[in-house]
Amino acid sequence: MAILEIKHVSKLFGGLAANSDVSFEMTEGMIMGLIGPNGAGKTTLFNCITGYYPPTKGEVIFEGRKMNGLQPDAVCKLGMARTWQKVRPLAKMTVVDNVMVGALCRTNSIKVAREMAMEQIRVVRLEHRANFLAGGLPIGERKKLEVARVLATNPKLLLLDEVMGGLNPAESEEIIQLILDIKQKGKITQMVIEHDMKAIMRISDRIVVLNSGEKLAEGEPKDIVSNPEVITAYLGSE
Ligand SMILES: Nc1ncnc2c1ncn2[C@@H]1O[C@H](COP(=O)(O)OP(=O)(O)OP(=O)(O)O)[C@@H](O)[C@H]1O
Repeated sequence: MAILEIKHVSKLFGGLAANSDVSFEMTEGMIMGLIGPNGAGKTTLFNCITGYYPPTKGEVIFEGRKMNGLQPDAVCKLGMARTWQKVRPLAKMTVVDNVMVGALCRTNSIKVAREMAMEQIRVVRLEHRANFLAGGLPIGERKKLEVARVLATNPKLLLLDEVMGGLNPAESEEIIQLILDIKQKGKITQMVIEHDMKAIMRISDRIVVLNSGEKLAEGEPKDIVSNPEVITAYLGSE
């Protein structure tokens, strides 16, 4: 069974179609890459999937259940969690307290939330920063904190919005390994927006390409890189 079905999703902002009749499915455990030029509609689609915007048309179906109209907190409780392109941790709180905010979606116990948070802080390898103020972290560690925070919500589907943006090659490699480790554990399905083509080719089982709000192509990475329409719309414009 598909864990996520996107059925003819459109999102209009006035006269602008940020998403236009987008459809695809994701199976459990896979990594779906979502690519496209700037302004193609990738983040808007994340927003429609996770309840930040209601789609103007179409349906988002998660584990067989229609999600349209549910608020982000309800969507999160059902098992979807997303990161934000612009990372904004709670700057005056420590790293562990930031991650606990995610864990508190699953438990009312501060003690349990702290344990859950520390577990995810270890997964992203930020133990040495656990008691630092989040506002003082460099960008690479902020991105890891963002991932720990969403992992602490215990998601079934993780949506990562440019988690490698602004990172140096070594930091990007750490995030790639983290995404692949999450996949290997087999419990979490992932959708990843990323501009780094080499990274997206390495991690994705399948890729959806958006262009001007529409789905331009979908397929395995090797087919996407050799698709002439994709090369013209996206790779050619690099
Ligand atoms: N809240 C909004 N109100 C009006 N227009 C919006 C809104 N959010 C996004 N848009 C527009 O919708 C289009 C798609 O934007 P979106 O951020 O989804 O693209 P993207 O593919 O994520 O781009 P990028 O790679 O630059 O992050 C753009 O033209 C953008 O200006």
